[in-house]
Amino acid sequence: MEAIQWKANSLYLLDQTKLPVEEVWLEFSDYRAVAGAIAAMVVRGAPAIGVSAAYGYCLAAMEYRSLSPAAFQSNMALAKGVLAASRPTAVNLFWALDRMERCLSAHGNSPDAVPALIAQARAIHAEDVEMNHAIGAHGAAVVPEHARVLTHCNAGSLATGGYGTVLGVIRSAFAQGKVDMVYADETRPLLQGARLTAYELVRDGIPATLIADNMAAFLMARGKIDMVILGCDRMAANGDFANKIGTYSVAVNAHHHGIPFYTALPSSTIDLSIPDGGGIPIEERPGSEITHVFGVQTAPLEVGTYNPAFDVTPHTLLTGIVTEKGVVYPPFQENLAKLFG
Ligand SMILES: CSC[C@H]1O[C@H](OP(=O)(O)O)[C@H](O)[C@@H]1O
Repeated sequence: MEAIQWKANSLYLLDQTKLPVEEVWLEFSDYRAVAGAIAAMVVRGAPAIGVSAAYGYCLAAMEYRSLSPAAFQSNMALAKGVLAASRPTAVNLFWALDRMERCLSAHGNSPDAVPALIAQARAIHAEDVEMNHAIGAHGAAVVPEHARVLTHCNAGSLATGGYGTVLGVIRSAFAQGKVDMVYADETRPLLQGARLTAYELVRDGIPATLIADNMAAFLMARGKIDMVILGCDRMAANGDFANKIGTYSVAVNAHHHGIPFYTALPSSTIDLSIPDGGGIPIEERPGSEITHVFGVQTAPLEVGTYNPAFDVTPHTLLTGIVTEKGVVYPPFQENLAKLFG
């Protein structure tokens, strides 16, 4: 399964707001529309956002290639800003755009750099898939036999360039016969778990049970969960990390019940420039996502709302960090610096 395709110099995105009911592919030839698609979560998930923005940067270069070198360069800087403003938390967005900008600079900031930029974006896409398979292999090693795994939100093929981080681990462990059940939190308010993770697991024939977010602790209390593994949108230098809202609650409950708690992420999600989780920008989204469920009103419009898209989990609640270079254990700051510094 894939959510992103580059074909005939256009970007195609699977519209994830329509899943699981409809599989609708949208074509993009304007980088502004790509930024809008990221903001509207047509495409979402930290690595997928980075890959999409890289292709959006190519669309900008194609739009501006007939300008003078000076005008081309200034408009490309503006385009990078438009793409970077789409969502604030996933560091992959900025990591990918910086790589694209360095590629352009390495080619003299010239309008002739379009083919090189497309090659760079394709490389970012392919590298992400390779990293996910490596994450899957390293992560499968920490999955116990007959594992009953809890996950939150979606960190699968739909959140990445393909194969997935968390679902990459689950796919690899399932292929080794080690997964008996995956419990997927529906993940309010936008239901990425119900709509996307359940969709991916069912398509792959991996046993899945969908639960409401408020049921996870009771499953843990009844001894039904052997490990938790979930995604990451930005990890600070000390291992504190931002992930979908609700992650912190899952972490606290897992800690209380002595259940191993992992996050899985590629190195493009690690931000060593931020010392701890306090420095991670947390996106706040419209209150209508709380007062409505996909257009159906479920609360009075006059009520106040609070809708952070992510929360921050302290590294002290982590058992390990599954990366493409291996599983990182405490002391996280020291070991992350050794592997990624
Ligand atoms: C592999 S990153 C997946 C990560 O991104 C999700 O957030 P969103 O759906 O808002 O982009 C969620 O935090 C997942 O864990």
